[in-house]
Amino acid sequence: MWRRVTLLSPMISSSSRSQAAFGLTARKSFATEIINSEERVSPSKEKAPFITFVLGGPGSGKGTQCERIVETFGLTHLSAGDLLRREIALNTKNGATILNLIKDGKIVPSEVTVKLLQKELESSDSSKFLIDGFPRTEENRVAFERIVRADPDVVLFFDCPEEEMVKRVLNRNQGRVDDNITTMRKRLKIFEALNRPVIEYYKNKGKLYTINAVGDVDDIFQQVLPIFSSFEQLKESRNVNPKTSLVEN
Ligand SMILES: Nc1ncnc2c1ncn2[C@@H]1O[C@H](COP(=O)(O)OP(=O)(O)OP(=O)(O)O)[C@@H](O)[C@H]1O
Ligand SMILES: Nc1ccn([C@@H]2O[C@H](COP(=O)(O)O)[C@@H](O)[C@H]2O)c(=O)n1
Repeated sequence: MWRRVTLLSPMISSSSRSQAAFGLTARKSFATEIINSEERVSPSKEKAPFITFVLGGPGSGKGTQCERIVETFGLTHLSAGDLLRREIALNTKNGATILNLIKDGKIVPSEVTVKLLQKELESSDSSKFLIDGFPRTEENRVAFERIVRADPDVVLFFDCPEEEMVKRVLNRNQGRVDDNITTMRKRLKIFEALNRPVIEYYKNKGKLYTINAVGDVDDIFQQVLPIFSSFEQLKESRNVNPKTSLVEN
């Protein structure tokens, strides 16, 4: 998995901040980066990872669209909610606290969620990630920047009216402890109060892509397709039918 590589360039790359977070040697200054010095670098982590954050209210269809994005562009899907539910299922030391917070529609302390994401990012061979349901708050966002030391390339926001989100969540039928009207109302309030500022932050950074999340799943995905198609890093893994030149799925 790991191999030794020779660094040929003395330049500090723009991706060095992210690389440091991904287990690579931190580069302290220009002077310390010497031509022909050797570092341990994972072949899949020579470049900064391509990161997409997927935002939207509860039931807006984030997970559903993430499945389509994964099928088409081969990104690795990390759902913050799923990672937290896995802690509950595994009965880890944080499991009981996480369960109580999720039942109440509250946000789990950022340090816990970010560390779970960091573990997945570091142990993955992938260099392209879809981080679903994160960051939920400004505190989440800042903690990710501090701990993982990476920024998203793309932020998707699935924009859906509340009544549609309520209808979808109440029909979801997956046995989730938070898919009930009482918790749903709390989740919607928290979304408006805490997630909106994050959406606004990425809008101001020019990274936000807002998707109208009402309608047919396929039609919604048609809005997503051109966003990812424009990124060079994703082109080689795109599932394109060679006969028709159309994206499959
Ligand atoms: N465009 C759509 N039209 C109707 N139903 C949809 C649509 N997209 C997803 N759904 C359904 O709505 C429910 C919620 O979708 P999904 O789980 O993808 O949302 P989510 O944003 O990931 O939710 P959460 O944040 O609560 O995990 C699911 O039952 C899903 O099948
Ligand atoms: N960044 C996050 C993400 C989720 N949570 C908690 O999990 C619940 C379910 O999340 P989904 O993304 O699967 O809807 C959510 O309501 C929060 O309680 C979190 O704390 N932080």
